[in-house]
Amino acid sequence: MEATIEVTGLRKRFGQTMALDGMSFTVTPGQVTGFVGPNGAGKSTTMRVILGLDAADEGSALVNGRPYQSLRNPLGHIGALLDAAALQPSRTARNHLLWLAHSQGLTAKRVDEVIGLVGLESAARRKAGGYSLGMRQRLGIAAALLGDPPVLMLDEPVNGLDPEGIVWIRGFLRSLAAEGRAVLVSSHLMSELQDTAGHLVVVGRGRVIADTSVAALIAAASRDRVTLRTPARSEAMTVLAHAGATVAAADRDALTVSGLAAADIVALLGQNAVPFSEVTAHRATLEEAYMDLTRDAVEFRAATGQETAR
Ligand SMILES: Nc1ncnc2c1ncn2[C@@H]1O[C@H](COP(=O)(O)OP(=O)(O)OP(=O)(O)O)[C@@H](O)[C@H]1O
Repeated sequence: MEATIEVTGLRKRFGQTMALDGMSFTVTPGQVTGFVGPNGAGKSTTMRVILGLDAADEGSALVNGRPYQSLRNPLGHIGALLDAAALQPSRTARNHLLWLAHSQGLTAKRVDEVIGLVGLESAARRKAGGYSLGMRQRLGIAAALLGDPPVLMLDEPVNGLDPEGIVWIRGFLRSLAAEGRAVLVSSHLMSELQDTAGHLVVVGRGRVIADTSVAALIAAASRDRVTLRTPARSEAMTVLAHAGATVAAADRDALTVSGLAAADIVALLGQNAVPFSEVTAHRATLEEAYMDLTRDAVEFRAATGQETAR
């Protein structure tokens, strides 16, 4: 069976809060899957349930077809980075990794390999307590890679990194996926996953809102809107509406047209001698597509600071 994470119908309540409300998705090998949603959407809780750190009220979470607790050699199945701050500050990075490795029957040679993979050679014998956030993230990723697992899961690994760290982590995650691993990466910002994830599981209020490729999400959000710039707005409106398009004024010399492809608009305007200076098919950004999807799912509204009704 191919290495994956399979989450089915997870429900989890914390007091009044329904943290997970039927969460279901599968992470497939060979690509980075972005796990994206607003704060409080249930991403960390899902990851904790996958690792057996929280128990779900209902549903199942499987790693390579089995519950995490029943894996005999868990580090060899899945590597996870949930909280880069969770380390012993007085221990050197290398000793931290040695301690983890020995607990799982892994060698010091493997420790030095993963230190090299994440580029921490020169700092490995320094105390982890003095590490920057970026270095802690690298150390957390090194720990996740110790058992050379086919599945990796990282909770907000980009959070707080400087631009150089962000570029490094994006490239590194892509290279891990290119080796055939299943990589699940969470973020509350779509922009952090742009250029990294090929597939997206978009979540809000404890459930999946969209499970789609990046390309399909952008295509759906772009729909068929075309911007037309013309000095003859009313003639253009008449011609295009007559051809069945929906036309709305955008600004003084611009119209937004839907229902006709850009090429058809150009042809119609030409046939009817309507002058124009620009016809642009609209391509939504990933951020716009994400905002569209999650508009109703944000836990707190910036404008009012009130929690939205659940
Ligand atoms: N231990 C807990 N006790 C009480 N409520 C919790 C607990 N853990 C999570 N929650 C609540 O469950 C909901 C989901 O939280 P979770 O941390 O999984 O979301 P998230 O998508 O990871 O958000 P963020 O991006 O802020 O980390 C939130 O409303 C959160 O306040």
